[in-house]
Amino acid sequence: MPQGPPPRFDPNRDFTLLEPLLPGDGSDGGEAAGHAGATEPKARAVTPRRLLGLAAGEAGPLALGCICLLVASLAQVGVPKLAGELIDVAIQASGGGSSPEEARRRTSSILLQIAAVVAASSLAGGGRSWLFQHAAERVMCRLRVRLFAALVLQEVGFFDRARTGELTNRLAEDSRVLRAVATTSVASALGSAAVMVLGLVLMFATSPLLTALTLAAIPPLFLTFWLYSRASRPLVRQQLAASARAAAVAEETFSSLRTVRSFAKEGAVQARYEGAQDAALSYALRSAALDACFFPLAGSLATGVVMAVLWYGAQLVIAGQLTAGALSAFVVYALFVATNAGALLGIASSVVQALGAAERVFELLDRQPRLDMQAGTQEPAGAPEGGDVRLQDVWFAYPSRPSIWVLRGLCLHVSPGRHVALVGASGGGKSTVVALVQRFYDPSRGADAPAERRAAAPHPARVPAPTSGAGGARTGGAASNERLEAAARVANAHDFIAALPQGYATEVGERGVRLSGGQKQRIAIARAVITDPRVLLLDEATSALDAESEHLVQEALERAAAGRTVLVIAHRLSTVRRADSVAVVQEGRIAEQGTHAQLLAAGGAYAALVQRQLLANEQPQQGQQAQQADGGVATAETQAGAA
Ligand SMILES: Nc1ncnc2c1ncn2[C@@H]1O[C@H](COP(=O)(O)OP(=O)(O)OP(=O)(O)O)[C@@H](O)[C@H]1O
Repeated sequence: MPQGPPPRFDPNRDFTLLEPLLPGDGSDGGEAAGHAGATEPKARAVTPRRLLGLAAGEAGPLALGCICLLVASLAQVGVPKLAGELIDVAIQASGGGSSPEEARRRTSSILLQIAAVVAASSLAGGGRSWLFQHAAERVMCRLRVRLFAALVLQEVGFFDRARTGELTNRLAEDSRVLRAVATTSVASALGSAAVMVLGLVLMFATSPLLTALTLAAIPPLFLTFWLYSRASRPLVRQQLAASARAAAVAEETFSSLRTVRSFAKEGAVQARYEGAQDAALSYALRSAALDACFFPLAGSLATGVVMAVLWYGAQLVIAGQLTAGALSAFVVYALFVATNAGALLGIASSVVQALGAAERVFELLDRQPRLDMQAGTQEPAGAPEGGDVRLQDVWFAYPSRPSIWVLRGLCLHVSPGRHVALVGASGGGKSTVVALVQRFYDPSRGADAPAERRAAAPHPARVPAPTSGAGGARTGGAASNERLEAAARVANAHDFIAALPQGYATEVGERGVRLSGGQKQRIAIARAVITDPRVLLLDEATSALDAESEHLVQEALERAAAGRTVLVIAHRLSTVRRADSVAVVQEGRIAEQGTHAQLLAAGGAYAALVQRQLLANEQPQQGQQAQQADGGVATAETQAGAA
C-alpha cells in the first residue's frame, strides 16, 4: 500500500487561479489547494487586445458609435470657433468696421450655424450613447453567461473552497467593470482624445505662442492628477474589499439565519457587519478627503493657467496680433484640452483598476475543471461497467484540505445488483466514498475509470440525507411529465405532490413551500430514480419520522433499490441486516467486510460498532432496553436503507 507523503500546497503551482477567490480566513492555513499531483494551469495574461476581444461581436455598432463620436467631437470644437467669429463681427461693427445691418445679418447667420452644429452634436452624441450602451449591455450579457457556464462546470472541490458570495459578486461586479472598460471607457477615451487633438490643432492655428504657454502648464496638472490617482486607487480598492466583506457577512448570515437565531448570535453578526461597514466608511471618507483636496487644487491650477493665457492674450490683442474673438475661442479650446486630458488620465487609471477585475474573470473563464465536465452526469469513479462499483487502492484528500488523507488505500467492490451498507464511526470517510463514486471528486491516487467509458453510462443517483435534502429546486425538472409522475409514484410522493396547489410546478426550498422531513426524502428518492440509474447511493436519514411517514419512505426505498446496485451509508441495524454485504469504513479504509452475521460472529470492529452505535439507534424506537448504548447517539432514525 503506498504511503505517499501528504500532498502539499504550493501556492505558485497549485492555485494561482484560485487565490483571489479564497476568503483568506486563515482557518486552514490558506491550504486551499487541489489534491496531490493536481496542477492548475497558469492564467493567460490579460492583454488589452483580449480585453477588447470581448467586444468583438459588437464591431458594427461600435464602429458606427465611433463615427458618431467623431462627429460629436468635431461639432463640440466647432462651437467656440463660431462663437469667436460672432464676437469679432460684433466688435468690428461697434468699432465702425462694418455697417450694423451687415453685422446683424452675419451674426444671425453665425447663430444659425451654431444651432446646426449643436443639433448635429446632440444627434451624434445621442447615437453614440445608444450604440455604445447597446454594445455594452450585450457584451456584459454574453460575458456573464460565459462566466456562469465556466463556473457551473467546475468540479465540486472548487466550490468547497470558493465562497458563494464571492462568485456571485464576480459574476455581477467584475463583469460590470469589464463592460465599462471594453466599451464605454474606450468610447470616452476615443472621444476625449479626438477633442484634445482637435482642440490642440485649433489652438495652434489660432496662436502658436499662446499654445506653447498653455502646454507648459500641462505637466504640473498631469503630475497632480497622477499623485491623486496613486493615492486614491488603494483607498478605492480597500473600500471595495471592505464592502465585499460586509456583503459576505450579510449573505452568510441570511443563508444560515436559523443557526444564527438558535445560538442567539444576532449581536455577533451585527458587530461583524458593522465592523466591515465601518472599515468601508473610513476608506470612503479618506477618499472623500482626498477628492476635497485634489479637485480645488486642480481647479485653481487650471484657472491660473487660463488667467495667464488671458493676460498674455490680452497683450497680444492690445498689440493687434490677435482678435478678441480668437482669444475667447482659444481660451475655450484650452479648457477643452485640459478637461479632456484629465478625463483621459481618469480613464487610464480606471482601465488599470479594471485589469485586475479582468484578470479574475479570465482566470475563471480559462480555468479547466480538475475533473471532467458534468461529473454528476457521468459514470462514477468506481463504476467502469454498468452497475459495477469498484474502488481500487483509492487515496483521497479533499482539495480544500490537501494535507489530510481522508481515504487511505481504500478498496471496495460492489457487483451489479448487490446492496452494500457502509458503516463506521463519524468522520471515517463514508460520505467521501459516496462522493467519489458519485464523481464529485477524483481520487488523488488509485483506480479510476477511463474517461471514454464514463461518458457512456448514466450517473449514479443519490438519495441524500434529508438535512441536505430536496430543497432549492422545482419538484419537476427536465423530465417528461409521465416519467416524473412514474418516479413520484415509485417514491410514494405522487399523492402529496398532486395535493399541493401547484402540483408538480410547486417550487420547494428557500422561497417555496416547506416540505416535511419525510416528504423531502420521498422527493429525493423520486429525483434519484427518475433517470433510472444503475447505481443508487443512499444516505440514510438521521432524523426521526413518525411511523406512517417512515413506512412510506421505507417502501419507496425498497422499490427504488430493486434491481439496482446500491451503496447505502447506514445508521440503522435493520438497514445493514438487509444488505448483501456490510463494509466498515474506518480511518479511510475498509476495515472489515462481510454479511451482518459474519461480521458479528467475527467480533471485530463491526461487532463493537453494532454494540455502540447501531443498537443505540434501534432501541428507543423499538422500546427495547438500550443494552449497550453509550448514549452518544440520538433518537431512532428513519430507516432509509436499501432493501
Ligand atoms: N468537503 C470537505 N472538505 C474537506 N474535508 C472534508 C470534506 N468533507 C468531509 N471532510 C473530512 O473528511 C473526513 C471524512 O468525512 P466523511 O464525511 O466522509 O465521514 P463520514 O464517515 O461520512 O462521517 P459521518 O458519519 O459523520 O457523516 C472528515 O475528517 C471530514 O472532516
